[in-house]
Amino acid sequence: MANIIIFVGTVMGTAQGVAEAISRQLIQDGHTARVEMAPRAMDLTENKSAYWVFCTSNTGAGDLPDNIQPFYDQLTTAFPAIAGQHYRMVILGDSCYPTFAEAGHRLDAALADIGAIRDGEALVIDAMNGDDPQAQGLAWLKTWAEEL
Ligand SMILES: Cc1cc2nc3c(=O)[nH]c(=O)nc-3n(C[C@H](O)[C@H](O)[C@H](O)COP(=O)(O)O)c2cc1C
Repeated sequence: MANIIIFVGTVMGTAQGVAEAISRQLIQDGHTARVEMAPRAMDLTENKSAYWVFCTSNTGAGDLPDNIQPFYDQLTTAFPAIAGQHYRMVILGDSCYPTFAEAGHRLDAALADIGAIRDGEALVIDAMNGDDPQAQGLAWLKTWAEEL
């Protein structure tokens, strides 16, 4: 059984809802899981044995939410030693914005720049398509949960 930490970036709580739905399902499946609403680079270096999931929305014009921006700043200035660590990525956005999902992709790129390895494609949840974000997150989880 695995230990999963889901790092959240959110303004209005949608990404938090997706993260909590995924966390609940993982716990139901027998794993240990928790949602981190105030991510810090230290959470990564201190939890290298955990499996990491990032779940962030976009705000402004392709910006990260305020609660995860300091984490991004730490990644890109302090370069925590996380090379070779695996993670998965969920990005919530809205394709009516020209900056669709850009901040999430920027966070993904920052992790890759310091050597972390994304497993699979990022799940991009588009508010425009109207499907329930939590249901989309849970369907995505099903595609890889058995690998844990
Ligand atoms: C003020 C505002 C700005 C936004 N800017 C973007 C953006 O630049 N790119 C994007 O893909 N989505 C953008 N969105 C859409 C949100 O990312 C999307 O609705 C998401 O589901 C919100 O998740 P949250 O409740 O976790 O913050 C914006 C939404 C708001 C309200």
